[in-house]
Amino acid sequence: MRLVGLTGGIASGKSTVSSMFKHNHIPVVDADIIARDALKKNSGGYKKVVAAFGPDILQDDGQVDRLKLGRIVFSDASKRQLLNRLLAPYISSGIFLEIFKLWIKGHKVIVLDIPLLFEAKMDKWTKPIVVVWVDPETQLRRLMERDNSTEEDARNRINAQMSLDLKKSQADIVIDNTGSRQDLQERFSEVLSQVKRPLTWTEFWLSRDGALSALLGVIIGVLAGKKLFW
Ligand SMILES: CC(C)(COP(=O)(O)OP(=O)(O)OC[C@H]1O[C@@H](n2cnc3c(N)ncnc32)[C@H](O)[C@@H]1O)[C@@H](O)C(=O)NCCC(=O)NCCS
Ligand SMILES: Nc1ncnc2c1ncn2[C@@H]1O[C@H](COP(=O)(O)OP(=O)(O)OP(=O)(O)O)[C@@H](O)[C@H]1O
Repeated sequence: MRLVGLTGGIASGKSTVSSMFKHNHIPVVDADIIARDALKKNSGGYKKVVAAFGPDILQDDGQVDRLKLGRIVFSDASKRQLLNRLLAPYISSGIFLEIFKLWIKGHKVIVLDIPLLFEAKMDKWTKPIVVVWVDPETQLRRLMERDNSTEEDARNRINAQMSLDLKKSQADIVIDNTGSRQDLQERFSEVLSQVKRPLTWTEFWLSRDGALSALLGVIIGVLAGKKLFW
């Protein structure tokens, strides 16, 4: 099994690249969706976060007001670390469960779209690591446009993450998404062929089919050994 790490900065284009993988029938585990589930009303993560941040972060319907919580944590590093610490076990177990479900189905290449791949030290589980990079001005502009946010809010969110240039320096594959969508599509086609190259032996043994082949080999070996000795 090949676990491809897909990361980058906020609004650098990870979800756009994720959709391209999905269109090419490569499954994607989306950490943002898992993190959202971890904060749903009455879930384990919800209870811990409400206990730590207080009922002020709730909407009238009892759900977490994500905009409000976002304003708090993206302007205060210690509160952000607290939120990360409370949700991390739910997010990592959610990611593991999704990978397991895809492994059982026999998928050999799985993309993990994890914005905080490096920050959460999950990069050691993924190879290759694809970083979607954009220049800082484009990132700020796209973020403000997409979220309809103020420059201050957008800058706070960008500054809450490890620098995009540092992520770029630790990547196996860089997708520069500063250009047009057409440019991105062209670069993606090159990346897709790299990601889909044949599995290495290690990756094969880690896949469901590889594990089943190994198990079958052991069973045959044991049976053959018994026949030889009896
Ligand atoms: C603070 C929250 C409620 C804000 O919700 P909101 O709907 O406004 O944003 P959303 O969840 O869609 O995240 C948008 C982007 O923000 C960035 N981001 C999210 N959480 C963090 C964080 N803790 N630190 C740095 N960047 C973050 C990511 O690039 C993400 O793609 C939410 O982001 C959250 O619960 N964050 C903590 C969980 C987490 O770490 N998520 C990232 C998954 S690895
Ligand atoms: N090449 C491009 N040209 C123009 N707009 C783009 C391009 N790539 C992405 N966008 C737009 O930029 C915004 C950010 O992209 P996207 O949502 O994919 O980023 P992201 O990295 O997934 O963000 P987040 O970290 O918040 O999840 C979106 O509005 C998207 O439609």
